[in-house]
Amino acid sequence: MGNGTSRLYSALAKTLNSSAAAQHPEYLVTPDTEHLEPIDPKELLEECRAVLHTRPPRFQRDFVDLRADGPSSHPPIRVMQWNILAQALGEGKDNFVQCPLEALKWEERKCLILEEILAYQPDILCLQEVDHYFDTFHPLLSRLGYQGTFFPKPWSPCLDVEHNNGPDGCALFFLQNRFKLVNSANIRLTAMTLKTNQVAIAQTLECRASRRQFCIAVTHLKARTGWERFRSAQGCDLLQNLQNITQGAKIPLIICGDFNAEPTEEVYKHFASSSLNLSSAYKLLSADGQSEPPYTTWKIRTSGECRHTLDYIWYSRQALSVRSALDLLTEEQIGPNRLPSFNYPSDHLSLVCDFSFNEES
Ligand SMILES: NC(=O)C1=CN([C@@H]2O[C@H](COP(=O)(O)OP(=O)(O)OC[C@H]3O[C@@H](n4cnc5c(N)ncnc54)[C@H](OP(=O)(O)O)[C@@H]3O)[C@@H](O)[C@H]2O)C=CC1
Ligand SMILES: [Mg+2]
Repeated sequence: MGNGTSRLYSALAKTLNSSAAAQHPEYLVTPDTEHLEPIDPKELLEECRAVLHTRPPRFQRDFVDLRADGPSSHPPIRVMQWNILAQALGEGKDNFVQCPLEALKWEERKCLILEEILAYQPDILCLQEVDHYFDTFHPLLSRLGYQGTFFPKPWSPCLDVEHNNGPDGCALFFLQNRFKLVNSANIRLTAMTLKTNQVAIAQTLECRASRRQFCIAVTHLKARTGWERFRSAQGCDLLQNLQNITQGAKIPLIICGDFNAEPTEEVYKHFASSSLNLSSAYKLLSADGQSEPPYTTWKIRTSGECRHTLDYIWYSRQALSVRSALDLLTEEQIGPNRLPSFNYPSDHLSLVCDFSFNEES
């Protein structure tokens, strides 16, 4: 083992353990990570693979080329959307009856999550159900060059779980060498004027290469059946906020989220027909370009099999084009026990797209 590797072992080990974070509310303050030295992504990936050596290998997923035009003058913007599954919910609330608790052990599961992020190296990372921001993702991703923001749910269900690691929430990371932060808003969503337990983060970024600005948002809407109207109201509130932030759709927009809503739901229809002129990127993977994927989450609970399309990447269709999208896992890869599993860390699949700006008219 070379020097680089042992340095990284200490990088992974240096992340606080769960019980320490739960006893002290460190998650309420942003730690000072300025003094931490950068990590080489390749070395961290090797490190994660070493921790995971007893597990089955990662699934292979390919990018599908969706380009309609020629090469663009600037590198694409790679965006990853992912509900990573809160550790406290996975172990204490979700009831994934076909997933052994051993597969959910944080010290290994965090390496599976990091491996997925490092494999695709997104420029922007939009996460939901993050309950290890301050002890894991913020310190490690900062050292990989990302600037991060976390907005916890006001009454996170994680807090009901014994030995929890603090509240879960949305997190947004972007590569500092590619973008400059222009504006940032943490939004507590309302439904019919009432404050809710769901949140969003919206940031305006400027591309350092092209000097073009765009807005990126991440959200996680209310879960469960029976809450369709509530989700719809939360979606309307988010759209209203984004209208204001984008100055009435003047600034191009990308919205990533676990909407907890199938495409048949009202909230989906609000987004598809909004005056913000949004399209859903993953529809482009279908043969006719009009259908969402058959699933973005697939798990087995006590109530039975739950296979749903709930996660989306919306984008301003006039200003942006999807150059490629990462294909989903096949049913065969997911396997009979579904997700999460020993080789995939969440019940939701990551969605990854490469965007480029259209020529300005
Ligand atoms: N202390 C207080 O005063 C209050 C406490 N609370 C707590 O918050 C909780 C509700 O929070 P809220 O944010 O509205 O919750 P949601 O209904 O949005 O669900 C929270 C999480 O549960 C997961 N989930 C969805 N379906 C199921 C299922 N069938 N079984 C287990 N988990 C599921 C969701 O995952 P996914 O999105 O992946 O489907 C989601 O991350 C309450 O249960 C309570 O614990 C709430 C208000 C006040
Ligand atoms: Mg969940």
